Amino acid sequence: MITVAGSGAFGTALAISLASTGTPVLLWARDPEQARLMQQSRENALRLPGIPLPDSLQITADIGSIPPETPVLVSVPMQKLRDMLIAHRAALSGRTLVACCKGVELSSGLGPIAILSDLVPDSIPAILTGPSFARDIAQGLPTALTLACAEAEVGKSLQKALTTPNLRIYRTTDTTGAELGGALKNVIAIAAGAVMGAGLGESARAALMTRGYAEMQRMALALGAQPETLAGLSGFGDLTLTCTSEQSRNYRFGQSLGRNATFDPTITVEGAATAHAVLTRARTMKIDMPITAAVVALLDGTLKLRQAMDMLLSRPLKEE
Ligand SMILES: NC(=O)C1=CN([C@@H]2O[C@H](COP(=O)(O)OP(=O)(O)OC[C@H]3O[C@@H](n4cnc5c(N)ncnc54)[C@H](O)[C@@H]3O)[C@@H](O)[C@H]2O)C=CC1
Ligand SMILES: O=C(CO)COP(=O)(O)O
Repeated sequence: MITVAGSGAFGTALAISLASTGTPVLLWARDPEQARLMQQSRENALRLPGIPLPDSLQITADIGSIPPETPVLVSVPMQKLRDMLIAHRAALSGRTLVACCKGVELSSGLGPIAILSDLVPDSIPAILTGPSFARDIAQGLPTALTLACAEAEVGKSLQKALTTPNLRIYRTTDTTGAELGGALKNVIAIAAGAVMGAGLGESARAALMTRGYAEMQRMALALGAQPETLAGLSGFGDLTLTCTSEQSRNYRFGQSLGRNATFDPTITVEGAATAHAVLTRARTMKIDMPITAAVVALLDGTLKLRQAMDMLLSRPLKEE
């Protein structure tokens, strides 16, 4: 039995994919009414309308019903992870917990692995990340993800348990690289969306993605990540997907900034809070992150897009 805790788009998609092979999967939703509706209609009409839930997928709003010692995929937005773990620590303790979120916590500057370790110290923390849209996974389209766990044997068994015919899992022990790749690419995706929204062109976006990748590497390597992880699915792979697709909420949010348009505040946009958290960390560590700084200035309204671009373009000339 595998449990997914959190019934948003990504949690539901993972649960559907895993259950599509006949594996028993339990999906926990915090809202009993949503759980009841999903169980009754056999669909998550809120987040993944039109995609049926396989028979071996059961829904519950009772987190206490998760069988002991089985792994749990924790799929809530980054800025909600702490509250969720505090509220349900007892039910989640003593097992492998796989974070399925991308970001850095604003209040602490920590990523999901550190938060899992702090709040549920008797768990084995892991992270599942990489280029994948929830709807693609739920529809059974081919997808590849990175599973990172510092305990190599646990990582191997998770890799086996989470692989399905359409979901290919690569593994690493570099949790720092995996979580930072997923977090930082969302900030660059906001910038890429803003450039495209403002009509600055695909050449500008390619430049931004490349320099954004350099910036991601500077921060991640300084924090101990391995360069191969950044060059893999969770870094370069996810950067490419998120900066080039309107399926991405971070990208669409960036487009709306570039167009000076409004954006639905209820939509999860991980890169916004993460940009602030990363910039604070970068300043403390004296790491140059001009694109992240430009995104923060855009978000705070201290610069308009054209001014942010001028700021990036007028930096001192240097070697690549
Ligand atoms: N949607 C996608 O295509 C993908 C999302 N992700 C990541 O997955 C994470 C979750 O994103 P989505 O599922 O898309 O978000 P979502 O906005 O679709 O759903 C968030 C879910 O979290 C639940 N939630 C919020 N606070 C909670 C709390 N305190 N306790 C319990 N549940 C709580 C909400 O009820 C909702 O069901 C994000 O970090 C995102 O970056 C990763 C890959 C793909
Ligand atoms: O992480 C994702 C793709 O890998 C999903 O991106 P968004 O959160 O921007 O929709």
